[in-house]
Amino acid sequence: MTDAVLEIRGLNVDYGLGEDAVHAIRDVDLTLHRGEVLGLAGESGSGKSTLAYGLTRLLPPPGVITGGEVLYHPDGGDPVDVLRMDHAALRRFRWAETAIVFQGAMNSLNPVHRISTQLTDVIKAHDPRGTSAARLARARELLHLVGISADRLESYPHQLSGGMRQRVMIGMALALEPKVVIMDEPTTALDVVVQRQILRQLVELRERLGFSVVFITHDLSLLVEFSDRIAIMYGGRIVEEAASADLYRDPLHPYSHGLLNSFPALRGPKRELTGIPGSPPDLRGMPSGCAFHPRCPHAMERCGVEVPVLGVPPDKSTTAHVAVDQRSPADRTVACWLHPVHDDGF
Ligand SMILES: Nc1ncnc2c1ncn2[C@@H]1O[C@H](COP(=O)(O)OP(=O)(O)OP(=O)(O)O)[C@@H](O)[C@H]1O
Repeated sequence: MTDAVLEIRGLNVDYGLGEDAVHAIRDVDLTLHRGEVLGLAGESGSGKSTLAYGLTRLLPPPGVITGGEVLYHPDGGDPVDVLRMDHAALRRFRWAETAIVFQGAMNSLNPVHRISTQLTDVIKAHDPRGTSAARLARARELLHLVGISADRLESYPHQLSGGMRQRVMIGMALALEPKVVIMDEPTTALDVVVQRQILRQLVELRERLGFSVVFITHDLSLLVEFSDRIAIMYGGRIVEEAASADLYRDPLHPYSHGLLNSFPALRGPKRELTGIPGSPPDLRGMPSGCAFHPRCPHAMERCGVEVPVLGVPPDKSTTAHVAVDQRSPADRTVACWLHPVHDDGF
């Protein structure tokens, strides 16, 4: 697709080496389109954070990328594979092109420095030529962007609420006008009302500033509300991907269905909360076939034998082309034997 900003192709990530390795990410294909909010959901341990760390090459050891590519499409430039960038290019990519807000980020502000210092340090690290007055003006502007009044610039982190600290982190992430913002459970530690305020503001900023967002959470109801598209992960694989409204209205994978029924929705028709029986798979002893089959109410014999291919079911395609790099954001994909797909060779 020409409007892709990030294309993950065949990504595989292991923890550990050799026989002891566990496969945390398996053959993940995922496209982030320009200007969209892509939500990534799945229970704890499904591989969401590993995917985020992997695609930015920030995997802590013993994490190893064992295959695949992550193509970044700069504005007007040729795509570059993040996994093959040299150190200098990677450093620039990480802040200037992509910014990341990780779990518990609000606790990573330095307690002994004022907010102004922490914001201007980020700006200075990437543009040492600017004046300190210009940097301070930019810091003020960033706080304003995330809804904090400029008189908080001289505060220390402990003088701000959790929600404000998280907003500061988001402001810091936006400091260099990145094209892609990755957020891993950025608001989980906050109460529901503050979470929603922050996310609403982020979506509004995305429209104004034109960046794309990968938003990771286990709370699917949040994603339904704030994302354009949603990818569902299970046991290190993407098992379904669809526009939020389609996924909410008509989840195809029984796991997506179970996840949707595990969280109360704020809007729309009420669903009965049933949850999903059983627990997520242990990566050291993954079930054969579809990893979800032991918990699946619709499991058939085939499900315990063959891994279903992720693809566009024939009745859900908007185009004749369903190959991975020709899909439209409106296409939906699923990996489930209830919805067999034509193997398109990708
Ligand atoms: N350092 C590590 N060594 C071995 N296995 C790991 C390591 N870090 C993560 N894993 C395993 O990789 C799998 C994916 O973990 P990951 O943190 O990416 O999942 P997640 O979906 O982000 O979960 P959460 O929502 O709890 O953060 C898990 O099964 C986890 O046990």
